[in-house]
Amino acid sequence: MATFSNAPLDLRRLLQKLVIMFSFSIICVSILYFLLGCCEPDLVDSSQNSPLGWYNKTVLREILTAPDYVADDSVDGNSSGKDWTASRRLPDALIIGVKKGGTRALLEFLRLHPDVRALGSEPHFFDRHYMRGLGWYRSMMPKALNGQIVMEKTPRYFVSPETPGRIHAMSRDIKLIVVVRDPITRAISDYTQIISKTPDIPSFASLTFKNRSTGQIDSLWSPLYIGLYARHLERWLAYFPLSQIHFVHGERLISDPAGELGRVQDFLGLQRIITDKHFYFNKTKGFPCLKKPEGSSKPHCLGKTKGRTHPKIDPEVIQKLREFYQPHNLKFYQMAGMDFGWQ
Ligand SMILES: Nc1ncnc2c1ncn2[C@@H]1O[C@H](COP(=O)(O)OS(=O)(=O)O)[C@@H](OP(=O)(O)O)[C@H]1O
Repeated sequence: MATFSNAPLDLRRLLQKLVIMFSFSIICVSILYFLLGCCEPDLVDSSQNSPLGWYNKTVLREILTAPDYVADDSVDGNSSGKDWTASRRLPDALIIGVKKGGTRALLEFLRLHPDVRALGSEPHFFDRHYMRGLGWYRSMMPKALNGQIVMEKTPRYFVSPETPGRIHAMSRDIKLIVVVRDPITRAISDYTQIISKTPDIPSFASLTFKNRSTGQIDSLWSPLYIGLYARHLERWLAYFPLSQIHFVHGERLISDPAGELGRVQDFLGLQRIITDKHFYFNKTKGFPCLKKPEGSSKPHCLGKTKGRTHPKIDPEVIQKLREFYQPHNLKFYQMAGMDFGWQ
């Protein structure tokens, strides 16, 4: 009968149609997926809607999932419920130094402010990873709403010669913050960190002098070189007016954190929200701590690597360093327009 003899032919046609429809729908879905830019709207900014957009996303995804470069989303909590309008932007302000000045404390305190969005880790973009490009740098930033200030801190920027020009090329209006501390205690703090990692290095005294008997200081030894603030500041003033640089008094950040934070908030154009009521002095640690850090209801002090006990340094060495730093400090006070009172 005709019906039976045509059956395999009908089945084949039906199968062919199904295969064509299935292939067509796969192609349509792929085109849609490609055109809509996949599913990661916050990984790449809208300026990358180019044919290279997908490639950039793929490369970025690889970078972002590399263990040491995961974007810090831990701070997204303080804008919860609003994140759908937030985006990753280049920073409006930077804490550029100095190493061991109290930069972590400042950043953690500033994060209490609802209008501050700060990256928790140090991206080292302008000194180490500049070749990765601004797209990479932006992707590191926490998401922020319009009106919020995006920040990061990398203390090495202050002493890295190529950094001021590179930052200026990104933004000539950026606000720069430097936490400065007596260069001698800063150097001892730096040395304390070095011996915690490499306990076998020579003593502070022997590294301080090129020649102990003549008393000649080795100003190129990194812990001492970083403290030549005037020399470093000169490079920044070649690109930025002094009004764009705010100096935080490192010693006062410990004795009066609310006072220093008040001035930083003014400088950033923020409402003074971080006040005395956010801090308490922890006697055991010997430093101010937060009553309620961001995203937590428990009091919190900085970790063990902040506020270490320093080794005892021979007073004679300290005296030599005082004499060495004095002219540099005076020059720095003049340039900064502020006397920091280091003797
Ligand atoms: N509230 C609070 N708690 C703990 N520590 C505080 C605080 N405020 C300032 N400091 C001082 O910060 C010093 C470390 O500076 P940085 O955070 O800039 O160090 S780093 O460059 O990021 O390694 C650190 O240096 P050391 O005392 O030598 O450890 C502290 O003196």
